[in-house]
Amino acid sequence: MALLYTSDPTRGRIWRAIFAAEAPDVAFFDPSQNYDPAAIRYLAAWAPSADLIASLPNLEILFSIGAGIDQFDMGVLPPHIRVVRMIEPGIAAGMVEYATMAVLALHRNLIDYRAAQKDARWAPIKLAPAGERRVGVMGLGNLGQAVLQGLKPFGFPLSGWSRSGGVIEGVTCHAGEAALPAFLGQCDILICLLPLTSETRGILCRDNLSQLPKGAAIINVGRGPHLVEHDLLSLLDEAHLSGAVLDVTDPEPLPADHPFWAHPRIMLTPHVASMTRPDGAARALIANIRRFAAGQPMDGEVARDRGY
Ligand SMILES: O=C(O)C(=O)CO
Repeated sequence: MALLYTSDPTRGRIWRAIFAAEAPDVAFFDPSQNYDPAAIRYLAAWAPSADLIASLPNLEILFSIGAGIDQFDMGVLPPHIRVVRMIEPGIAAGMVEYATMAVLALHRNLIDYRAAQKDARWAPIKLAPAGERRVGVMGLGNLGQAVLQGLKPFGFPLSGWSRSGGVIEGVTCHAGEAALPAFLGQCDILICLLPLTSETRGILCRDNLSQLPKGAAIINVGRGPHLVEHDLLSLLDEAHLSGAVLDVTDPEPLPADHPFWAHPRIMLTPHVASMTRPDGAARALIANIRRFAAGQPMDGEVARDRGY
């Protein structure tokens, strides 16, 4: 039983040490070593090439080293290979930190104060209580739920939306396309944490964003292609939206001449909201290998036809 790990070598050393200590029965290889391709049953990778996949005749599971799996080319992955996204506590902790920071920055008018500081302008804005700032999360998976839990102590009225909905204590949950307008109509701050699929690509478009209340702001921590850039720019320029915090763009890195860089109402970060932590990831992967061996469902297994 062998695993091939093809990501960052420095982090790979931590993975290797954890596998040696906690799963010595799983041989751990990286591409710098000689390995028998026929022995590899598990591949842990970010975006494996078609050639690599084709070289592993007995591959059973492709584990993403990140939360997303949209970077995989499903077309080159034989249908019997199972796909698992990474669910580990470090990714969720990072996302909670970032989303909380972004919500608070928008709630406390940081975009305006940044501009005022540039002009040496002392311009206080009346404080809105958190109880009057409605925050909604699109995507109620592991990360969406963690972000909602993290926001609870501030007292924002919270809501969530996803294809299939959910029940989260203290959160008004909406399910499916028909419920989207009602959900959007009551989000002063909208956070996108959806997986990127053919159904969610472009979901942050004029039709949907214009249903947010006037003056609302958005946070995109999903994927760049969720957002229709031109629609965001025009809704900001028309003052229907008051701001955007974007951690993801399309493409990445964002070209230096892209209008997002200089837009006064956009705050940009370079896809750093959260990052897989190697110790948590190695342990999450070992736990999934054990579940798989015991015939149990794996945590984060993707329904390949659904794309998440
Ligand atoms: O984990 C992911 O999918 C990422 O976006 C990495 O930052």
